[in-house]
Amino acid sequence: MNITVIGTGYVGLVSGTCFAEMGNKVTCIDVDANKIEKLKEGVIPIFEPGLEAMVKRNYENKTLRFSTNLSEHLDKCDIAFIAVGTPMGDDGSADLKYVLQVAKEIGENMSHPLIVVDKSTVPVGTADKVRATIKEALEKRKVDIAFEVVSNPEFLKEGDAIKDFMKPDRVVIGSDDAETTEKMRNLYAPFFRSGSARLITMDVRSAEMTKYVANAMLATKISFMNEVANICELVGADVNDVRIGIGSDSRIGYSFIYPGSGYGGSCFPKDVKALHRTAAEHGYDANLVAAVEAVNDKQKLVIAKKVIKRFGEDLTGKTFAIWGLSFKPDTDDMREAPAIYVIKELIGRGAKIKAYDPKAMHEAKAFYLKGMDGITYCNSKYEALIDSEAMILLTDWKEFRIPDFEELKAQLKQPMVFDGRNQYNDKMMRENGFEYFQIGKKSI
Ligand SMILES: NC(=O)C1=CN([C@@H]2O[C@H](COP(=O)(O)OP(=O)(O)OC[C@H]3O[C@@H](n4cnc5c(N)ncnc54)[C@H](O)[C@@H]3O)[C@@H](O)[C@H]2O)C=CC1
Ligand SMILES: O=C(O)[C@H]1O[C@H](OP(=O)(O)OP(=O)(O)OC[C@H]2O[C@@H](n3ccc(=O)[nH]c3=O)[C@H](O)[C@@H]2O)[C@H](O)[C@@H](O)[C@@H]1O
Repeated sequence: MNITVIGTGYVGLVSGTCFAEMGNKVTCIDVDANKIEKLKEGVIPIFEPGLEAMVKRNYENKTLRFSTNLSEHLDKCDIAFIAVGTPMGDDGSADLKYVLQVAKEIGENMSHPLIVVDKSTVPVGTADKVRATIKEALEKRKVDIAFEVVSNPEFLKEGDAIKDFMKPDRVVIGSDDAETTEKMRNLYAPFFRSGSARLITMDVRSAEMTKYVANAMLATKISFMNEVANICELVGADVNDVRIGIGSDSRIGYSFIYPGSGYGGSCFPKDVKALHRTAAEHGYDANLVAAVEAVNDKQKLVIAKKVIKRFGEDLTGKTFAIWGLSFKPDTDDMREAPAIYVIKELIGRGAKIKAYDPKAMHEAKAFYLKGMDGITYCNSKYEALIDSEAMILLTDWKEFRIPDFEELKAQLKQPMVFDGRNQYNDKMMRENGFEYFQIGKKSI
């Protein structure tokens, strides 16, 4: 099939590349000319394991192309995917300006019948708006061209994006037209050959809702466990044992119940807010959804509070080593990363920070902690420890899992670790002579 993907970010680039990998002819479009030029030179704007090689292979095979010119490529395609951002608006709702701009451009440029697929995460009712926008543009041109609007939300995770796309747990297709559903089924059929995944079809509104509910459910599991962790600490229980104790019940399961420094990223925070906002627009106060967000906001600072409790309110003259800046491992994405909040809190109290992250330091310098005084970026995790009071772990990168404890002791002013992702355990830290603070268990 000939496919155009509009928006070449995490989702657009990964989806486009994976569709190309299955033999489709794909053009990825973006308004960011610099990004498109770099992609043509083989420079991938994001860090995503496995993506670079796949992009290169398909670009060389000419199954994958990059362009800023939508009109030129719309002419040749059967399916156009919208994969632009839907950032959080001022009132917490999803801002649809990029999606509707693309819809307008599609209406202004399409020349033959088209399936328009919304892959961006959008609130219920957006497909209707996309349909109306395309129709309006066609009417202005005084042409009548048939088109269908499909909702096909994306469930990939950053860091696992290729695996998630190539071997999905499920693909959700929301369409009100049987023939269109069939075409979408054919497009995804190669991803289902192992038989483990499911292609689920439903109406458009239910598909739009499914995406928000999936993210809100996962965020709820995390906030629930973080709340449990804070209670465990007060009552003298160990949340790590409690996690295993409840996860073994197959009705609960082990995934997404790891306590830590709260969830970040580009999606959970904005999607939880947007679901709350959608409910409010329909006169419903979604208390549980609001609580998920409130618990997460507090959780991001739990580890900073432990540092303050140990060292006092005024941290002037103290330096702390931060291991991990990205919102989770295997990505350079720092959107809503707990590290931003912890670092600002500590620096606000006079501390200095020595930070190390395997991939996200350029993001921190360029955007999220840009121009902030008091941070030194280090070339290695051990360099960050030099003259620091303690190490604070905020992202569970694999390279942090089994550190050289002798090196930690040699470089830190005292053997002390604040573990914001519960990567270590009391026994391990006691044996190595560390003062150890974690989430959801009294410190040793
Ligand atoms: N990042 C993720 O892991 C996931 C994101 N999503 C959803 O997918 C959507 C896209 O997210 P990301 O890929 O992370 O966004 P992103 O911000 O990485 O990429 C969006 C791209 O769209 C481009 N763009 C904006 N307006 C355009 C236009 N008129 N024409 C062409 N290109 C345009 C931007 O220049 C940018 O490159 C969002 O709704 C997000 O919630 C869904 C699942 C996973
Ligand atoms: O809509 C999206 O954009 C995506 O959002 C999440 O993916 P992502 O944000 O990439 O990352 P996750 O692996 O879900 O982690 C999100 C956050 O939760 C935290 N987390 C995760 C799991 C856990 O048990 N505990 C926990 O604190 C992580 O550290 C991270 O900060 C979903 O997992 C994807 O299915 C979805 O497509």
